[in-house]
Amino acid sequence: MGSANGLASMQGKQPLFSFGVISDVQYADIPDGRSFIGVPRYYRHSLLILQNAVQRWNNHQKLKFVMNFGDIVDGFCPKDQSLEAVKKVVNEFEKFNGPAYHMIGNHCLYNLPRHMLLPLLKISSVDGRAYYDFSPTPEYRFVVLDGYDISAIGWPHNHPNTLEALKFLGEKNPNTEKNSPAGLVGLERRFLMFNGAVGKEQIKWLDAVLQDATKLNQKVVVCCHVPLDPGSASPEALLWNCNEVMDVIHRYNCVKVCLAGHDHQGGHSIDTHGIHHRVLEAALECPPGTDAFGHIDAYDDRLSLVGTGWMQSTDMCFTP
Ligand SMILES: Nc1ccn([C@@H]2O[C@H](COP(=O)(O)OP(=O)(O)OC[C@H](O)CO)[C@@H](O)[C@H]2O)c(=O)n1
Repeated sequence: MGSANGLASMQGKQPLFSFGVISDVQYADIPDGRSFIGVPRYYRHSLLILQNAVQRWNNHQKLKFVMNFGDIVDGFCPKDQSLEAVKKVVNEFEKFNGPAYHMIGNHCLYNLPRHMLLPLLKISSVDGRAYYDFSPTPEYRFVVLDGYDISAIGWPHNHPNTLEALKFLGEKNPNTEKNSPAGLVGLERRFLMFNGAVGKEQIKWLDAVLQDATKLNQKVVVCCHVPLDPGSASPEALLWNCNEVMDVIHRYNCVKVCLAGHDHQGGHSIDTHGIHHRVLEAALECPPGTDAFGHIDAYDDRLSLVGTGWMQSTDMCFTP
């Protein structure tokens, strides 16, 4: 269980700003079930967790924004209920007294195509791409990556990104069922249909944002539904081209923390360049009466995650 007593709060220093976090709500108005590997999933209860989170975030009174790490509605949601279910979850986020930033996950895309999903999540996009950045204070920049840019889900069947993803999966995963990692070894096990990649244009954009952030002396927090570091998540949960994305990130010193969802049990690692990777515990798999959400206090030299329930508190210290 998480503790509210992070190192930073014990030292009594005021954060530069704070923000709320939650991941993998995967709401559906269906009875409880299990994941493919048998972990219990509480599809209705997860909405109650979000409601608790919003209440706690509002009571805190000093949160500048909240971040949803994707998968707001589960793939088992009956498809004639997808739109209403997405609206219902978005409506809960809108009860927060401030902006909510969303990112897309595989389960979002099982429910709605991008052209319907992105306006509901208020992700402005001219061509269906879902990556963006924002700067909550002059010292910090948040980069939200679209981990399903190259993906076999969410784009129209004949879209170049779908075709590129299918070709890639065909080359990397010999199984007929492309969600199955059978026979794949080690990090190859990430080549599954429920993952995706950051495309070439997005890589160029990321490079330009990091260059600009470096010029402005900003600390960068990279957010993506799909984890980027093998130390923080199981191989089956990683972004297809996590190594390519990390190569770009490692060219700069500005990225301090990468945050993700998708791998429901959560995780934390510090990579070879001292960057923290924190994968957030899923709301969906919290048994009734328990929670998983939190808020992060941002300081000059650390992010301090104050977790509630199954979300572990984590101090992520770095060189300013
Ligand atoms: N070995 C597997 C695992 C999953 N599937 C099928 O793939 C779809 C998505 O799986 P799901 O567990 O629901 O995906 P999440 O995004 O909730 O979780 C991601 C993982 O935790 C990352 O490790 C679903 O249709 C499964 O049945 C599969 O066929 N084979």
